[in-house]
Amino acid sequence: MAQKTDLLLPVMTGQPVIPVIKIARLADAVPLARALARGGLKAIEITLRTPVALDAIKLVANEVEEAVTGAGTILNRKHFEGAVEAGSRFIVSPGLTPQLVAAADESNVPLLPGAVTSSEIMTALEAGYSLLKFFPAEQAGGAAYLKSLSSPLAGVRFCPTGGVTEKNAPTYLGLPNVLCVGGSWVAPDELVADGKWAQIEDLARQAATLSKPR
Ligand SMILES: O=C(O)C(=O)C[C@H](O)[C@H](O)COP(=O)(O)O
Repeated sequence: MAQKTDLLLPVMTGQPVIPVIKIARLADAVPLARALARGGLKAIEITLRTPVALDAIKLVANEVEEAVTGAGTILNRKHFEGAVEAGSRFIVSPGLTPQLVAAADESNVPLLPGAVTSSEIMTALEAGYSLLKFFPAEQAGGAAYLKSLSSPLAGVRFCPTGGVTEKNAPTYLGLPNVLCVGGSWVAPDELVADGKWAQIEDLARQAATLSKPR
């Protein structure tokens, strides 16, 4: 079995930034997803880092037609299956384990797993995974590190996430081995807590205009 790249590639190439969001209050999920989609960021990653995350995925998947709802912070089979059951259309993990590979093999929902070192990336390639999250991007070595992987590990394409901001995103997007970036800057906790949906829509719109030089 291999990565379902035909389902994952459109998510990674459809927009330059995938918002990584954390829902503390269930009632925020739908207006937040709508604001991001209005700004042009339809694919979103809802992290499983809060008690309401699975309910938030379910709500957004059911109620926000224009959104492509993904799940993040998927660490094991139980998370994977719960996120799929809730309606996730893609699954993101900070790493890759045999248990996750097995869960993904049994599912029609694509997995974007994380890798940092050459050995982790080669292990992912052996499992059939060439679209990877690079996490935590800034802390692990940033764009310079990622660029240096592009020759020996040609053929792998990344979504750097972790410490990526509106400022450094263009540098990542300029690399030959980067398709998109992930980041929480488009949905800051304070703006979500205050229900500032128009401001979030503006942040999304700015992020959506960042482009990969082609
Ligand atoms: O929970 C996960 O699986 C994650 O993906 C962690 C995220 O990468 C960061 O929360 C986003 O990083 P920042 O943009 O630096 O806030």
